[in-house]
Amino acid sequence: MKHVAPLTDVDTAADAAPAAPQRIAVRQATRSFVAGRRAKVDALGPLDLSIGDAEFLCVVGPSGCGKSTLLKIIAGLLAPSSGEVAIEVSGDSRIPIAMVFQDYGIYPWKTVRANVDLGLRLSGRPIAERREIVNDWLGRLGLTDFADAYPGALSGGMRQRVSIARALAIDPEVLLMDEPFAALDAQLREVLQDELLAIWQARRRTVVFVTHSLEEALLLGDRVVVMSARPGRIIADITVPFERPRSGAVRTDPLFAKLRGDLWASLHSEVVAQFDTGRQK
Ligand SMILES: Nc1ncnc2c1ncn2[C@@H]1O[C@H](COP(=O)(O)OP(=O)(O)OP(=O)(O)O)[C@@H](O)[C@H]1O
Repeated sequence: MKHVAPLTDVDTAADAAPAAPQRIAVRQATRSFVAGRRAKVDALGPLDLSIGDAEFLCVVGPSGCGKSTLLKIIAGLLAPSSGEVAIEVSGDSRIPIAMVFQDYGIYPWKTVRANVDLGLRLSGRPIAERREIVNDWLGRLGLTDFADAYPGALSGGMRQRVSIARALAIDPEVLLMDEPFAALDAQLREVLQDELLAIWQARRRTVVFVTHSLEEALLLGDRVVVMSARPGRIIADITVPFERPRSGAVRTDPLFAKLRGDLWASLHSEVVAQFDTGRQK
């Protein structure tokens, strides 16, 4: 695995901080699928990855390299074909892990309010407390006026906000986010990136965030890992040197552009390789 070190002319908070205790350990994980009459597809690995407690890890990689597969394996929604995943959770909450899916994963027959309340209800909180938390998240994500609407009446971006609100409302110890902002327009995406930064800085949960946007990864992450073409492995791992609390202003820092260039240098050949593999099929 290539390690891309942060630039030496930057005094990084990450350099000074003691290593965080490990929260998630993925060891030699692989995953294969049999898709219809096609031969076996090796989607992932072998992949090793350690994620520290309260770390915000961003994962980038070419389309189809196994990012969602990795996230689902961490979430326990998919079993690895080989290898293992260990997650430390406190045992204090009934739902320690929440996931925001690419395709929203919300229930069309439930109102916005009921969707956001779902995890809270399952976690057994009293109704008055749930109502307060739901109202808070509806407000933060600009959904208050749509609380009683059904998802069918919402735009894609609004549905995704419902999905994000539902995951954040339960205040999980580990938050897994699969391209949560991909369907949003550029302006709303920036607003929600800034909101997520503020939320994370206030609560410091462990986050694994998959994105195609290198800018988004550098803005949000403590670390960015780059995955290879399928079967996805980690080929680069960079520590993001921007201090916390961080704001959207880092987007204009010259170092931001430099790091984006470094990430793209790692990723470019993998995107081409993944594209060529797809073309040969
Ligand atoms: N349930 C499944 N059955 C068969 N093949 C699958 C299944 N899930 C994923 N795959 C295959 O595994 C590979 C990795 O898929 P995955 O969705 O994890 O990639 P990804 O990196 O998240 O892609 P994208 O960035 O386009 O969302 C792909 O070739 C995909 O077709």
